[in-house]
Amino acid sequence: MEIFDYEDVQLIPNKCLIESRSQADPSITFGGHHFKIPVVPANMATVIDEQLATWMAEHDYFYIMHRFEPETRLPFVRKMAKKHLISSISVGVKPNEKQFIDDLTSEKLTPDFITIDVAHGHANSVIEMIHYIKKRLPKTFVIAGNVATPDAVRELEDAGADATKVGVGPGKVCITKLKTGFGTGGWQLAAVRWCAKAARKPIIADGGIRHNGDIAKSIRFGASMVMIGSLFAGHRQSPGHDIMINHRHFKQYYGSASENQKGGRKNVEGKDILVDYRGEISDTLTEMTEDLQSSISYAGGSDLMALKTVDYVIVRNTITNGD
Ligand SMILES: NC(=O)C1=CN([C@@H]2O[C@H](COP(=O)(O)OP(=O)(O)OC[C@H]3O[C@@H](n4cnc5c(N)ncnc54)[C@H](OP(=O)(O)O)[C@@H]3O)[C@@H](O)[C@H]2O)C=CC1
Ligand SMILES: Nc1nc2c(ncn2[C@@H]2O[C@H](COP(=O)(O)O)[C@@H](O)[C@H]2O)c(=O)[nH]1
Repeated sequence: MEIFDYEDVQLIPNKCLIESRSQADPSITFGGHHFKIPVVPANMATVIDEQLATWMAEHDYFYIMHRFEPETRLPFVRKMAKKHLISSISVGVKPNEKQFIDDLTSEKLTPDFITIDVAHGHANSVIEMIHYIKKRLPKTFVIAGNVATPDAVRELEDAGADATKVGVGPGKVCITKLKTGFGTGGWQLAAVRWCAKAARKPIIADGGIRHNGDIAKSIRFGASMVMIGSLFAGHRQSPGHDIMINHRHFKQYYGSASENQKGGRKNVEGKDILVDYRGEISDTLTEMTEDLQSSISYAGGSDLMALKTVDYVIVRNTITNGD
């Protein structure tokens, strides 16, 4: 297998077929729903909250709510159903999560998307959870992760997952590689390609995106959707604390397995950082849309499909986490 990461790859332009970048269509159908771009903010407490999730649903962007305020999930799904907005939530694999699925079922609430969100997704606990959800909520689109190998993708797909999420350790606030020696940190894009070749259902590339162009690269190497944390954590709407240092504005961004999120030091695999304040999230989403339209034009097409077959070169750079 060839090993490379986002910073090692450049896509090669084809002749342009459109007259303006505005003619390029970066939208995607995922899980039976249509979204403006193939991008989803990470389901982390400093990246998404209910207010932002609602805004994203209202504006046809995909979102996944995090699972770290478990008691708010049922009322959230209820509220979104009442507003006829897409509901997309996360669960873990501990026993109380099965009770939560039962609570949804007994209220006849069917979330559009449920993401099983654990660090090591290639596990029987995840397979059991997929079975549990699919039996009770067969219409819900189930995303399972996170994984790093084709074997894991196939096993979760066989268990009934509708999509799998690829990326163990490439994240900006991730210390899994340092603490355990494992993961896809430094070769995340190659891992996406490796997994996508084996996949029969959509793949979400998760972690390691540092520039908007990395979204196009993810699509080129087989992702249908791209999950991003650090590039979304710095907005006015981001739930992390605002912090001023020497008149410079930052937002707090911490890992879901950080001491801060866990409230303790057991099995910590994430850290707490500050990211630059970036203003309105709508401006960033617009910029991502325009950059993707430009990528499509360089690919010589008019929609995301054009990106999937473009040629590329590998320009060897250092193996880091994309930093
Ligand atoms: N994408 C990534 O690279 C990573 C993401 N994370 C994020 O951090 C959050 C917390 O994750 P996680 O710790 O899984 O969640 P939980 O603490 O909810 O753990 C889920 C369950 O899986 C078990 N578990 C977790 N890791 C392992 C492992 N390596 N081997 C065996 N069992 C395991 C836990 O038991 P026990 O705790 O007793 O082991 C627990 O029962 C999630 O949001 C996850 O996405 C964390 C690390 C890496
Ligand atoms: N190893 C860890 N990975 C984590 C943790 N919290 C979140 N994550 C993963 O990172 C991505 C976001 O990556 P980014 O490069 O875009 O910032 C997120 O979706 C998770 O998969 C953690 O504590 N440890």
